[in-house]
Amino acid sequence: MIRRCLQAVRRFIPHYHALFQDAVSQRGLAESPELWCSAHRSARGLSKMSLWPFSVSPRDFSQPNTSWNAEMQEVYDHYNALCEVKTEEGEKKGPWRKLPSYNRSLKYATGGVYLSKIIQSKARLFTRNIKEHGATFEYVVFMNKQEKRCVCAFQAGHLLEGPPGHVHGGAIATMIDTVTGTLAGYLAGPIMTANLNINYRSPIPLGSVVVLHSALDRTEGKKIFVTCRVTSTDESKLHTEATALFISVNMGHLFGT
Ligand SMILES: CCCCCCCCCCCC(=O)SCCNC(=O)CCNC(=O)[C@H](O)C(C)(C)COP(=O)(O)OP(=O)(O)OC[C@H]1O[C@@H](n2cnc3c(N)ncnc32)[C@H](O)[C@@H]1OP(=O)(O)O
Repeated sequence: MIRRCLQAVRRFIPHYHALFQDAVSQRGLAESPELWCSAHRSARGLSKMSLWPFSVSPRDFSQPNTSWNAEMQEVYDHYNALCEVKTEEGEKKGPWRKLPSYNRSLKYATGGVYLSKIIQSKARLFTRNIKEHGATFEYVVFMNKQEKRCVCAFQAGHLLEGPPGHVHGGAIATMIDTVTGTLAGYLAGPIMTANLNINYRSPIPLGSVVVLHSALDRTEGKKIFVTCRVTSTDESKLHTEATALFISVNMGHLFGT
């Protein structure tokens, strides 16, 4: 029955696969941080989505799943509790906000004239492109806009091996770029990484949980300077330190126009 419906949809709605992806991305964008709001407005063709008859919930990759170990869950529970604060009047918003995380940022960001339609439709966010829970980057970001900082609980999966039994330096750099970039984008709108400076202090065991603490250092015109420390969950061990420079860009830069 369901298959027949899908076949009918395929027949009557051309490019249904692309539309399906659009529906997923559209919902994701609507719930994404302010970072992408201006992009949302600028993106071409989003009005097409009102034609889509079904509601589709995108997967929020930053929700707890069965691959998370107790330590990962503990950090999540700690910051999640700070998102809702209980007062005498009842519950109110706390200083922290958990950011949802989807596997596509902007459906219509073509990245220039060179990308084929196939690449555009298949493109996925690097850190969220594996369906198997726990295999690569399991992470969740909590943002504190008031204090201009965020924390990220990161559980490094078995496919991220570099030195035997430890996390690849490139995977650590990816997480640092992601977390510092998320903070810069949240505070300043569309940005691109101009410089990442990383000091690896102690290796991160594969499968372990670490916390990335990122904070705004300063802004100078369109330059946004951000710091990042990667530590054990109790902060007793320093694994990595980094500084990052982001540049505010207009949407044309991201869209390759
Ligand atoms: C929902 C899903 C969410 C998902 C959320 C996930 C978030 C992930 C975020 C990941 C972000 C990325 O990885 S982005 C991908 C990696 N990055 C890139 O590919 C960027 C490639 N580079 C560029 O496109 C460009 O060079 C830019 C945009 C960075 C800068 O170009 P521009 O805009 O023309 O800037 P420009 O005028 O040259 O310079 C402006 C000022 O910055 C300084 N400046 C520029 N570059 C540098 C530099 N490398 N190091 C030092 N300083 C620099 C200049 O000296 C100048 O200073 P002064 O004279 O004003 O003092």
